[in-house]
Amino acid sequence: MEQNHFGRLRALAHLGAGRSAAFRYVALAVSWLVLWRLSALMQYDPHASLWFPPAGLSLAALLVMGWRALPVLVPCAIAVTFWIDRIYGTHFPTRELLASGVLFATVHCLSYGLGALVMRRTIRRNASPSTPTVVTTFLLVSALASLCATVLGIRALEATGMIAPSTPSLWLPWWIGDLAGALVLTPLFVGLLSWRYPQIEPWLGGLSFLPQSRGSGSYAGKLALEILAVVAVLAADAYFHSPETAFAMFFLILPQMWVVYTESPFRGALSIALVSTAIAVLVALFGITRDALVYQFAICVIAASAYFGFAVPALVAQNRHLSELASTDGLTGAATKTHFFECSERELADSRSQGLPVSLLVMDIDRFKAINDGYGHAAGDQILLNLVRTLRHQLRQSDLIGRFGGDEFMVLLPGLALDRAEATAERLRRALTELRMPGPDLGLSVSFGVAAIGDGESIMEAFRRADERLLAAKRSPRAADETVT
Ligand SMILES: Nc1nc2c(ncn2[C@@H]2O[C@H](COP(=O)(O)OP(=O)(O)OP(=O)(O)O)[C@@H](O)[C@H]2O)c(=O)[nH]1
Repeated sequence: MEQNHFGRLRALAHLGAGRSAAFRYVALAVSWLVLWRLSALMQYDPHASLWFPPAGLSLAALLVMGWRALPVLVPCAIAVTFWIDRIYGTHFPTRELLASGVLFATVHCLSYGLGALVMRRTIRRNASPSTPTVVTTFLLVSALASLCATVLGIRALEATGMIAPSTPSLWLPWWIGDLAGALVLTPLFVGLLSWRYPQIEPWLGGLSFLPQSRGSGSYAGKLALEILAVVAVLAADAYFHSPETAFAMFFLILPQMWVVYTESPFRGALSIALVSTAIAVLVALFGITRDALVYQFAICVIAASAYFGFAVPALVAQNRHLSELASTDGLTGAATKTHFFECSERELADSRSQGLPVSLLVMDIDRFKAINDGYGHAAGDQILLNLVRTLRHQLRQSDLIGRFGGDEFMVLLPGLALDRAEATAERLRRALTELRMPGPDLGLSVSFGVAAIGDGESIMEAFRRADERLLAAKRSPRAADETVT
C-alpha cells in the first residue's frame, strides 16, 4: 500500500518535472518568436533591423542549456523564414522557403552555438574567472558570432534567391543589429535562465545574477532618468531633423555607468536592456531611421562599456575583503600588528594635536602553553576569543585592541595618562580572572606592561618600554605563583 502511494508520488513528480521542462521549451520558443516579430517591426531596410534581439536569446540559451536549446531554436528559425515571406508578400514556393529556412537555422545556430562553445570552454578553463575575463570573452564571442551569422546568413539568402546577390550595404546594419541584440540581451537572458539552471553561476566569475534584496526605489528612479534622457535625445533628433543630435545618445553612458557601479549585475543588465529597447522602439516610432546606424552603434558602445563597469563593484568588494583579512586577526577579530601600529600612529597624532595623553598596554597570558597542552588548541582558541570579547566589553569604543601574535595582545588607550592606564590594566586583569575556563580549578592569569607615550616618543619606543615592564611582571612572584595546571 505504502509502496503504491510512493510509486504514485514518483510518477506525479516525473510528470511535473516533464511538464516544467516542456514549459521551459515552449516559453523559450514563444519568447524567441515574439522578439523576432518585435525586431521585424523595427526594420529600416529589408533584412536590416535596428537590432536583432533573438540573437541575444539564442546565444544565452546555447550558453546556459548547451545544444539542448537546438530543438527550440532550429524550428523557430525555420518558422520565421515563412513569416518573412508573408510579411514581405513575396510568395516564394514552399520548397524554396523550407530550404532557405533550414539554411538560415543552420547558419544562425552554428554561429551562436560555436560562439557559446568557445565562451564556455574559455571560461571553464579558468578556475575562478575574473569579471574582466568573462566580459572580454563575451564581447569577442558576440562580435565574431554575429559577424559569422551575418556573412553566412547573407550568403544563405543569396543562395536560395531570397535576396539579390551582392547587396553590399546590407552586411554592416545586419551585423551591428545582431551584435546589438547579442550584447544587450544575452547577459539579461543568462541572468533569467540561470535561476532555472543554477549550474551557470560558478563560471560567471564575479558576475552573480542572483537577485539581491537591495531597495528598488532608487533603482526605479535611475531607470526613469535614463528613459527620460533617451526620449529627450530622440525627440530633439525628430524635431530638429539634424543627424548630429543622434550622437548625444552616447552621453547615456554616464547614467548607465552610475547604475552599473551602484546596483547588482542583474539590475545593470536589465537597465542596459530597457534603455536599448527604449532606443530601438522610439527610433521606429518617431520614424528617425535615417540615423539608425548611429543609434545601433550607441547601443553597442554603451552596453560594451557598461559590462566592463561590472568589474568595479566586484573589485571593490574583493578589495574590502582583502583589506579586512590584512587588518583583522582571523581568530579574535583584534587588529593585526601592522594595522594596530598604523591606526595607533594616527590616533597618537590626533590626541597630541588636542593635547591629550595616550597610553599603551601590552599583555600576555601566563602559562598559556600549559592550557593548550592540557586541554587542546580548540580550548586555547576559545580562551583567546573570550579574552578579546572581555576586553571589548571592558574598554571604550575609542580604545584599540591588537594581537601581537600568539597569546600577546596590546591596547592603545587614547586620553589616558599612566595612572589611569594602570588602573585600567588592573580592572582588566580582575575581569579576566572571571573568564570561564576549561578546567574546574583553572583561573586565567594575565600579565600586563603599561607605558604612557611620552612627548616626541614613537609608538614603537613606548611599546618597547611596555614590553620590558611586561617581562618584569612575568618574572615577578605573583605571575609565577598563579599556575594554571
Ligand atoms: N590555541 C592557540 N594557541 C596559540 C595560538 N598562537 C600561539 N599559541 C600557543 O601559545 C603558546 C604560547 O606559549 P609561550 O610563548 O611559551 O607562553 P606561555 O606558555 O603563556 O608562557 P609565559 O608567557 O611565559 O607564561 C604556545 O603553545 C603556542 O602554540 C593560537 O592562535 N591558538
